[in-house]
Amino acid sequence: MLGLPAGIQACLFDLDGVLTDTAAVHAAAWKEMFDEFLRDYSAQHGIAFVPFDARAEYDAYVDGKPRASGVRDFLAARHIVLPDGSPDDPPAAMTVNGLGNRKNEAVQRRIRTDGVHVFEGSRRYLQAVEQAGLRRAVVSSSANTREVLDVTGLAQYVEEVVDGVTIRTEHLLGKPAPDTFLAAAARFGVAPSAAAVFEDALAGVSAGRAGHFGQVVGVDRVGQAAGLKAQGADIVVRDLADLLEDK
Ligand SMILES: O=P(O)(O)OC[C@H]1O[C@@H](O)[C@H](O)[C@@H](O)[C@@H]1O
Repeated sequence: MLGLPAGIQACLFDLDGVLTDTAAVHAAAWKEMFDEFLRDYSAQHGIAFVPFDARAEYDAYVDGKPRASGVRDFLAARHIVLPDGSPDDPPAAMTVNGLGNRKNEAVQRRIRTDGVHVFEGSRRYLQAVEQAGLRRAVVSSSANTREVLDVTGLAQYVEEVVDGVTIRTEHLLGKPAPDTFLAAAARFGVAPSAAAVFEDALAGVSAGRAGHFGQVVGVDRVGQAAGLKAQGADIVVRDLADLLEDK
């Protein structure tokens, strides 16, 4: 009925791009921040300005990872090294954390002015999972997870949240490490083999595979089904409603 193997007791959902259409919001905010930074950096260093590719570079280096890892991994791909700085660096600081905070201002402005779109198939799937009596957690790298769950009304379906704030306070490794998903399963007292992971990001699917979860469902919103499969997704769907029998 839920399109999952027998024995699954808990569902661990990524947020951005799986439940809500916020992966696109994040990608746009990253582009706004990185393009501004790259324009300044290339002028200062006398090199050509090459804009951030909000599809290829976002998917490969940023999507699904904690904020600072996204900054660091993208800069490394462009052979740019900045000091880490500290989490409370101002948005104008030329540090990994400063750039991350600048991006966070952009993402929060977009969430608050444009609102957040919930994928209707995901809302229906969450309701079906609840009715079937399975446990439900959201596992996201985003420190904005609680705000998004609140403004969309999705919070009512979710029993546990492991997010960007949890990563900081509990010193967890972010995706592609499996630790955030493992922490969510542990909160339910459910073995990884009895939990399903739902992910749209390459780093997130890798995390699900590395944690040996019972089922890793890749959610392909942007035409990267082959990449999700290559990272180890057991199945790939275009929408969570595709898993429901009565679509
Ligand atoms: O900057 P935030 O809101 O803490 O989110 C961190 C990351 O969270 C992930 O869920 C998104 O896929 C990324 O795009 C985002 O960068």
